[in-house]
Amino acid sequence: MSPVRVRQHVNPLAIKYIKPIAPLDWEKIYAQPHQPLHLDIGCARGQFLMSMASLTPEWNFLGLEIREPLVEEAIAITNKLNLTNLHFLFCNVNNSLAPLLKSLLPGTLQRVTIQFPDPWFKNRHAKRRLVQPQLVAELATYLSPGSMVFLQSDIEPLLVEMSDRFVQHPDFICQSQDPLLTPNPLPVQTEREQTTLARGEAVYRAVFTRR
Ligand SMILES: C[S@@+](CC[C@H](N)C(=O)[O-])C[C@H]1O[C@@H](n2cnc3c(N)ncnc32)[C@H](O)[C@@H]1O
Repeated sequence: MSPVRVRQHVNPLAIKYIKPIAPLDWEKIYAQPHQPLHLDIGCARGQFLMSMASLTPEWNFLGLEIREPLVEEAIAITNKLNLTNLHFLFCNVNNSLAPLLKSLLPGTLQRVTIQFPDPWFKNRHAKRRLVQPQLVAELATYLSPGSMVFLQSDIEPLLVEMSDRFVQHPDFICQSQDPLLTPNPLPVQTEREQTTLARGEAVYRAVFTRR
């Protein structure tokens, strides 16, 4: 199957992305719905999650992505691979996260990754960025105590901005110091991480835990 071609970026503030997703029945989606859940926000083609789901069948994985053709493609591949601990949803995280998290089985959300999320590095596009204070507050409400949040970016000011929003929330403890020296705690690299590192460029990271 050749990869589906999609627009490079979409504007999350556009009217067509305003409608939040409807709640889902997790018992129908995952073979073991009570397993811990890892949420990957802005998952693109989902290859990171496909590898994670194969490596750790004792976790469930959910990828959220605003470019619908990528989600359709990722679901088709997941079905072919027979991965019953992995699912993808087309949504705009900035208006769908709260209803989605509310619908989860209580206590299951135990890890969140937000990796290279933003093409919006100009200041006039700051409102389009994914990690807004409201998103951090929604994650704080539904993450189980001790859960990990892992952030990565190839643009240092964007990593610092995302990280500061978690630092400013009283429910999160920062577990990392220098963004340039923080290793990736996970066993799989994302596509963007691989291409950035292959070009010899820096990756900036931060790790948080939920109190
Ligand atoms: C640069 S890609 C990185 C993909 C992947 N995480 C990686 O590291 O290879 C960022 C992804 O986040 C998605 N994204 C950006 N804003 C979003 C939003 N508000 N809701 C859902 N997905 C979003 C984009 O469509 C894009 O696929």
